[in-house]
Amino acid sequence: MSLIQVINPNTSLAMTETIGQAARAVAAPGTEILAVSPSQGVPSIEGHFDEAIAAIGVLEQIKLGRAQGVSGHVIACFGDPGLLAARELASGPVIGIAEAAMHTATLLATRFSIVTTLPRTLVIARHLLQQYGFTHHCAALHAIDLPVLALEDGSGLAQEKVRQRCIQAKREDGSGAIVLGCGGMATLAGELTQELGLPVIDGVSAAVKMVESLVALGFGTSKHGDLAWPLQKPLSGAFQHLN
Ligand SMILES: O=C(O)C[C@H]1NC(=O)NC1=O
Repeated sequence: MSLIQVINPNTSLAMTETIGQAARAVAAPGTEILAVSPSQGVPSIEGHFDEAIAAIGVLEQIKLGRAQGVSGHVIACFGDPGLLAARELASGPVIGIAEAAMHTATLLATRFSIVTTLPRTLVIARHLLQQYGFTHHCAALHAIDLPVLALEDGSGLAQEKVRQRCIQAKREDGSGAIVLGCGGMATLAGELTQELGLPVIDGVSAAVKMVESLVALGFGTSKHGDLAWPLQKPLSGAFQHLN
């Protein structure tokens, strides 16, 4: 049995449940999913400030996951907050849902579109496209212009806006695939793939399968070079628990 920790970096437990549901839906029979979120932090991640706060919570959870013997980790926020810092702290693989979804899209189509929440977070997705080398694979980025937690308000409005934007992206972008740009959209991908007749990719499920594959291949995060364990130094104050 292997244990994969799926971290919702925001503190909204309803979204952690949504993310855990998507992860469990694709987990292999021998995989147990541990869906977690930080004990403190930000209820939704909608900009650079939120990402900085969330990254500390990610590191806290990585450390806890290691102590629980998890075989790998998923960072289930489309900004992949704290990804490289988390890799320094982890021995198993650490996969962000944005990188997982983007990699998956490039294996299925020559160009993909992204549908996310607020317009102000589009720049974060653009930075990740550049960082991961996918700028030329992404045909367009769309925002439904609703806050992240609208996905958890039970009205269905955000889900319908995601659906409409995906239909528009298929019609206008010339993309062969669509990436859902929020952990809270994770459970929408299957139905949208069926309805639209093209791959609509959720990064949570993609990341879970990538972690499973890397673990099955016997790989963990490289500890040679810049992702080696953090240099030992006395962390103080609010960061003592990360020592
Ligand atoms: O950037 C976004 O819009 C989505 C991102 N924010 C969040 O709280 N979880 C996420 O996946």
